[in-house]
Amino acid sequence: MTALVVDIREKRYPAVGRADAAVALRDLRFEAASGELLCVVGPSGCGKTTLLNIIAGLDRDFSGRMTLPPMAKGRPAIGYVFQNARLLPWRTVLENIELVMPPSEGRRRRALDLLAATGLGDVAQVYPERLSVGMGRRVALARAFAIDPQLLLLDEPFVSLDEPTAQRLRLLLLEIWGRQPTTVLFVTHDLREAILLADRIIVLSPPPARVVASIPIALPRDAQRDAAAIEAVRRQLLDELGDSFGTL
Ligand SMILES: Nc1ncnc2c1ncn2[C@@H]1O[C@H](COP(=O)(O)OP(=O)(O)OP(=O)(O)O)[C@@H](O)[C@H]1O
Repeated sequence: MTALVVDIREKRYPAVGRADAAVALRDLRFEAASGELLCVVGPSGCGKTTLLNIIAGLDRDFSGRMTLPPMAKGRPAIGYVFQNARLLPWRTVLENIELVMPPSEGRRRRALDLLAATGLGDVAQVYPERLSVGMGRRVALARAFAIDPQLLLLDEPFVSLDEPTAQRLRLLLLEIWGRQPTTVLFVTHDLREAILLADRIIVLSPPPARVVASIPIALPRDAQRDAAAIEAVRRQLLDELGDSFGTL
């Protein structure tokens, strides 16, 4: 079943001050199937965040069409994990999670279960200022799954973390998603990260961004997605995509 249809004819940023008007996206079209983990990769500045903001409805100033999952009762259409965890500093970790959940008898239990699943059971009563950056991002992941969205958008959620922490969080994402499947759009400029996570990768061109490739990842999602297998797929993809994507 199709969960998302993106059909953007054009997204243009107007001229501001000395900056000229710029077309960020043009003729950018793709679909995501229900339950699919789709990674969106592209060079820095190509328009990935612009795309997510349009899908999230934060930016409506574009021409084209967007079809989102219909609202299911008690289940929001979209969750969004930003690069910055964006936790409320005056609320504890547990309160930050509970805040996004509709009131119910089981709310606290479910929030605590999610914190336990993300290895944060011990800091439930702690305020965000006491968390490391990696812990903050784990809370943001737990919070995103707490609302059980039909479509989860993640904008480079593990960027600028040290590699072991980023890898732990990628595996954590896969683990929670395995337990609580939802359609995921994961934006990254790291092709290795995309190959580890994705059912399918879509590759964006330099601006104005459009989809230049849609590549299913056939590796089984278990120990076989190890560094050597990922590197082999990455080299093959870069050969197919050509020199302009050498930095991915
Ligand atoms: N508010 C804005 N006003 C004008 N231009 C903008 C604005 N936001 C983004 N842009 C431009 O649109 C293009 C796409 O930006 P965007 O942030 O979506 O790219 P990105 O792929 O997410 O970048 P990065 O990989 O660096 O995070 C860039 O050229 C950027 O300069």
